[in-house]
Amino acid sequence: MKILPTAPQGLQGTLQVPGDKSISHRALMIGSISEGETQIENFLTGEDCLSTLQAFRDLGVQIELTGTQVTIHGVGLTGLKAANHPLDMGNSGTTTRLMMGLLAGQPFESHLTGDDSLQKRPMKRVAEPLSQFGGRIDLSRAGTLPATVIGQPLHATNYQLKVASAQVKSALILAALQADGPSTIKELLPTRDHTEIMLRQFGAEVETAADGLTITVQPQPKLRGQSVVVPSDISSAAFFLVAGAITPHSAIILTNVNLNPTRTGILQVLQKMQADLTITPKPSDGEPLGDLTIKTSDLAPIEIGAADIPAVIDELPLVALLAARAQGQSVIRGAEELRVKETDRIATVVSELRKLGVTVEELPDGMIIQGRPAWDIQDHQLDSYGDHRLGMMNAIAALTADEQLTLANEAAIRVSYPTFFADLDHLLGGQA
Ligand SMILES: O=C(O)C1=C[C@@H](OP(=O)(O)O)[C@@H](O)[C@H](O)C1
Ligand SMILES: C=C(OP(=O)(O)O)C(=O)O
Repeated sequence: MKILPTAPQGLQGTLQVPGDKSISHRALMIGSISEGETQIENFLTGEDCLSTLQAFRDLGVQIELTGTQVTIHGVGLTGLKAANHPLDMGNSGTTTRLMMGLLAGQPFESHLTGDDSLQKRPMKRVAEPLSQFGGRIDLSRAGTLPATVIGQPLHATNYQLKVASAQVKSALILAALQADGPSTIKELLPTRDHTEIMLRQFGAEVETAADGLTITVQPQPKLRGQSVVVPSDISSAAFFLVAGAITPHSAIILTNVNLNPTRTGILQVLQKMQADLTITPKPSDGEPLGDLTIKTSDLAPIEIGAADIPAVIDELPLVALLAARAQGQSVIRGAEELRVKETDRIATVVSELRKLGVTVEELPDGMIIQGRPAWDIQDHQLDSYGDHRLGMMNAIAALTADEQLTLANEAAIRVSYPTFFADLDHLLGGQA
């Protein structure tokens, strides 16, 4: 259990948060199936990315990790070797689903397992479309891990996604790379496109049509190892953007943050809520990036719906926290995907906000939140429930408490942000 710090004098300073989780996973995967060496700088050493790293070592890829620098000795699209034990996906949905797509076309069998939370998450959403490519994935009766991926020759397919999910899309792209002709994958709504961007950098032909939804993948590319600099993770920066906005006397600069438009929903939310936010784009020849300045803000309420969700999916707990400190009623709808994350993030966010005295109504696909100027603590023990993003949301909420709050199951934060409390301390500048 962790005693959470408060910030009576606000948060100040400049911070570069760690590398992006989604991009770190993809750099490991695409580097491993490329020929020659790939160098990754500013790699995220969160537990999720370490699960991906270990899985590729288990599949016979030599990978060195020193600090946040990774060297991969790529084995090419046909060089992976069967592991002699089940691959442990840990807590990581991204690792599991993307690897299912990649392993579906490999000439061997793989067994995938994960922690208790991951074993509850839906995997049919990947297994079903992969079967259209000729893939074979056996899941538990509930459609979850443990899974057996029985590698098969894959066929070119045109597939319309049934869920707005970058993980499912990316799994199908990785399968399509191994198919016997060009495939087309059509999304419901645009989702993060890091897989497409990185595959192009490594030499694959992956085209996104003008509609922003239709992706054509040419098979059997010769991927060439590259040098990748991972930008800072906007999903991690978001905790301090929200902290800066809701904590009195704050002014924070977050540098080199990834500003890929499929990820910047939290910036639009902050702008719509009239937060004091300045976005300064920086030149970049890869993923867009920039610096973000946030200051203590008077927040207006917000309403967001289904079309807004993909670009802010992992920040929705923070949107709820912003709403809890805005002047008036906010509504989040169309966010039923939250129910199948590390926890049911609608239920867990509602539970934690109620401990702070917030009036919040739970909806099947979101919540209605009544903003308030200060917390009215009902329960001093907050809980991550084993969900990294819930743990960090609670730590940010506690900054403005005038009583001491604690956090149970704080270790979950290491999944995506191992240095979170050290970075928070830096911005607290020695306050208790
Ligand atoms: O592709 C990715 O890296 C991710 C996609 C999202 O999941 P879904 O594809 O399930 O929406 C997101 O919630 C997750 O944290 C990372
Ligand atoms: C949902 C998340 O990750 P994953 O699906 O990879 O477990 C997340 O990081 O919030």
